[in-house]
Amino acid sequence: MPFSVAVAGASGYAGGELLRLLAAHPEFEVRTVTAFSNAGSDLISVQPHLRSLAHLTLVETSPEHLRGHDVVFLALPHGKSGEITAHLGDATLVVDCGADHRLVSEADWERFYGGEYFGAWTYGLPELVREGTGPQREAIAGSKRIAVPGCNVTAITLGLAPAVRAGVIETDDLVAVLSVGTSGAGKSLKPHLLASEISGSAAPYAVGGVHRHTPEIKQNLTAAGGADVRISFTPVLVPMSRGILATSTATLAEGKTLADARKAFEEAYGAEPFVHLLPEGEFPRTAETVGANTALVGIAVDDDARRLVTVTAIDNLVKGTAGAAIQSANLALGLPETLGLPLEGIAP
Ligand SMILES: NC(=O)C1=CN([C@@H]2O[C@H](COP(=O)(O)OP(=O)(O)OC[C@H]3O[C@@H](n4cnc5c(N)ncnc54)[C@H](OP(=O)(O)O)[C@@H]3O)[C@@H](O)[C@H]2O)C=CC1
Ligand SMILES: CC(=O)N[C@@H](CCC(=O)OP(=O)(O)O)C(=O)O
Repeated sequence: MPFSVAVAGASGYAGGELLRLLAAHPEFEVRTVTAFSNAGSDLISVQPHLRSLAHLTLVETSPEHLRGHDVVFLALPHGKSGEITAHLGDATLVVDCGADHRLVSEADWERFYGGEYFGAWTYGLPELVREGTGPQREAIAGSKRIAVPGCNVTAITLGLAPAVRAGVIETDDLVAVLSVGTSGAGKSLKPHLLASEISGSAAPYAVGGVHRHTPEIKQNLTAAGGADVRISFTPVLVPMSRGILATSTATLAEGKTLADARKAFEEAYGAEPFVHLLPEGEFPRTAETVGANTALVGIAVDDDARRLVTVTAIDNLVKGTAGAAIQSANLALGLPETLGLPLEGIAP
């Protein structure tokens, strides 16, 4: 018997990508899809690319509709997941794609999000290397409550954590600049995302340390062993629908070389199914990850600047959200971690 699944926020981008992947997953059967303004509509009228789920109708996002499933995926605006989970039973696996349960510090939540703090859940980045313990997947196995990372956070964390854990870089002057695709901003109408505003233009946002992902990045790199982690992070919206390209740089620790850095990344990712270190001198393009649950990492050393430079590409909707959610659900339920998740992208 497949696990019975509900997806809340099924009319949005993250919800739509969850459904695309779940439709091809052999152990999950989507029984319930919920929405807000689109409740009452046929799913196919809102997500016309999901033909095999055409029999489903979007219902209101309420505890009554979400209760009683084996697995509930939440792809709701920030603040909405916390409200609803209290009404779901402990037996249900709940995987939240929003931010409500990512931060362990209530003070950080207050500063960057505000509103009621709902507490941290098991963090859904299986490949996160942690100081003194195994990767985060060990914490996910058997968990009933999982918080999926922010997509920018995933790209930066995967590009820096192995070097932090191995002591290859200093952690008090990290810099990350990201090119990010428009789907990260969700499906609702926003004037700055109109085609005539964004086509042919690159636009920075949340400049100057104010992006709400900043404390989450620090949280991860501290877990990886970083002391006094400081990071200047600047996202730049670029005209592509999917993808994140994170260029992260850090001062090399005294005496460390590119060979030390490569060894750290090889040790961290050599056995990972979805995170791949590229050969020396090669760097990823976002196009190579579109539709796939992969993260591609290329690294170099800038000898003049004495800085490690890492470039990480992901599809924000797959490894950055829906793929990570399903990968974590697989682990939590004791299924093979890679089940139903594509390694192959779409090209061109
Ligand atoms: N897009 C991305 O790359 C990523 C998104 N996420 C997270 O996933 C979550 C969903 O994001 P995304 O899919 O992009 O957003 P969208 O705006 O595309 O979708 C939002 C979904 O939430 C529903 N919704 C809107 N308002 C409410 C409300 N007041 N109460 C309940 N439901 C509501 C919408 O329903 P309706 O359409 O019917 O109004 C829709 O189904 C967010 O928390 C986001 O941070 C995480 C990582 C990456
Ligand atoms: C282009 C764009 O706006 N991207 C979003 C990505 C948000 C995201 O996906 O993460 P959350 O789940 O934390 O919202 C941003 O940078 O805020």
